[in-house]
Amino acid sequence: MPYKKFEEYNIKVTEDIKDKYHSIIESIGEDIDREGLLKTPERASKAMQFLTSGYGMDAEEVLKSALFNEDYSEMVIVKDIELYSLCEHHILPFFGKAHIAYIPNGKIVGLSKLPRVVDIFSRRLQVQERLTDQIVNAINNVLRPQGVAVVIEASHMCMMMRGVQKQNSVTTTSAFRGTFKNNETRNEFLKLISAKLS
Ligand SMILES: Nc1nc2c(ncn2[C@@H]2O[C@H](COP(=O)(O)OP(=O)(O)OP(=O)(O)O)[C@@H](O)[C@H]2O)c(=O)[nH]1
Ligand SMILES: [Zn+2]
Repeated sequence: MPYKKFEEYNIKVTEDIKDKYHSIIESIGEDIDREGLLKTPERASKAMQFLTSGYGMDAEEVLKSALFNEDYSEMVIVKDIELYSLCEHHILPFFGKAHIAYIPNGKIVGLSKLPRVVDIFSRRLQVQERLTDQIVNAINNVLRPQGVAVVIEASHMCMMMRGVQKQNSVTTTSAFRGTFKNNETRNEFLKLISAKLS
């Protein structure tokens, strides 16, 4: 999803968020008329709309737009998909990697659509657990594969910059459907995502 130009944002929403950032900047004791801050409410409004642009998008429609009939029935893995989301408790970023695998059942999906699904659900106010489930469910609903798995590893700014201030903790969440509930398949997936190609 490319960046929108300012004119492409809904004018009323942009103005509304801009006014609120204006108030926030004043409330923290900054000088809103200082040169460096003059356009900040507008920039922040656009940034916030981009970071939450997933609400306006339908992940299942995106997956349906690139489905192909194919007999391949081995594991397909797209790993190390970078991910940036906002925690719904503090509206601070959490970021990391998503790893997705599925075993087709007559249909494969265009590979780029998997990272697109990650973006659609990431660009919302989220918790990592729900994000993981939403990705796995969308793929499961549309592809009806033999199995699908999603693992997300992420660092949460709300635990790094504030709060407990732990810089190195990584949260891992996972969701498995179908044949990935079987130990052997799940272990193969986990082994492949942790393997380094050299
Ligand atoms: N389960 C889950 N918790 C999250 C996620 N992102 C942030 N949190 C947590 O949400 C919790 C909110 O707890 P509160 O006690 O209401 O908030 P707080 O007082 O700011 O808590 P501290 O961060 O401990 O200072 C915190 O423990 C955060 O670490 C997430 O994706 N999943
Ligand atoms: Zn948080």
